[in-house]
Amino acid sequence: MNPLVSGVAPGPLLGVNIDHIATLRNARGGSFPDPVHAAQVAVDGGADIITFHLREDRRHIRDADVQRIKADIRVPLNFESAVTDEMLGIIERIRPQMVCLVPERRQEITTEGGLDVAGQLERVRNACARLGAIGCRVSLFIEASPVQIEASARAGAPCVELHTGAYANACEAGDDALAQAELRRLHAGIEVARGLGLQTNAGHGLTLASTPQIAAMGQVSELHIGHALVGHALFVGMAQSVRDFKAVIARAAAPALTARP
Ligand SMILES: CC(=O)[C@@H](O)[C@H](O)COP(=O)(O)O
Ligand SMILES: NCC(=O)COP(=O)(O)O
Repeated sequence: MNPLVSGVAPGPLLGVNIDHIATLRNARGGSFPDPVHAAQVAVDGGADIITFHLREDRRHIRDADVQRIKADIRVPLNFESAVTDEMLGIIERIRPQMVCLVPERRQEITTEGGLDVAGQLERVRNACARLGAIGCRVSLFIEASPVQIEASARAGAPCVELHTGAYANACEAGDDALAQAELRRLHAGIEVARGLGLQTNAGHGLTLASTPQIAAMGQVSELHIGHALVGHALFVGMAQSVRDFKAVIARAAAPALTARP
């Protein structure tokens, strides 16, 4: 049974981001591979949540995908979007269980930094109120910065998703010292969030190799992983890729779980 239903999770839940199935589908302008079918296979493989980022430029996930995901997928949906009236209007029509508000810049290759909540507090607060009013659990995709975490609490968000991109990139580059420094920064952010009563999730750039140290932190509730999981799926299949990520998460989280009072 899905731990979101049973309430019993062996460590962080896994949100599978299906954006890059749509990247491959859009490469030829056709309908294959179908991101919604991939989402179902991911759920069959054990995905706890399906995450997708409807970008303003629709470079991967498209509006029709969102409609079909909502109709066909039976696990909680985590709708990632920019803080714009267009996107909030779409979310109000789709009514996903979860929304993650992220920064967007057309020129970016991928999400670069975290959302600047402190610099636009009223705008984010209004978005949180609008989404909370329709029952969405709102998370804010931010850097592990005390200023941004405290602003997220002031904005009324119950949850933050800490951007793990700098840590993941350091792992990719084999820079252990930087990776450890980023882990310390993330851990400090988790402590600040916990002190403010915020749920902490994490994501961006995580791979099979870099996921364990995030999963082992003990206070991370959800990991949202896409690019590397989809890449791994090209070689082992989507269901097995999900099982592989779930296995490394459970293995890494076990000591923290047994250490809990
Ligand atoms: C917010 C986040 O980290 C993911 O949604 C990431 O943006 C994946 O999508 P892109 O590869 O389009 O950035
Ligand atoms: N919010 C992170 C996410 O959804 C997946 O990011 P990535 O693993 O595709 O970099």
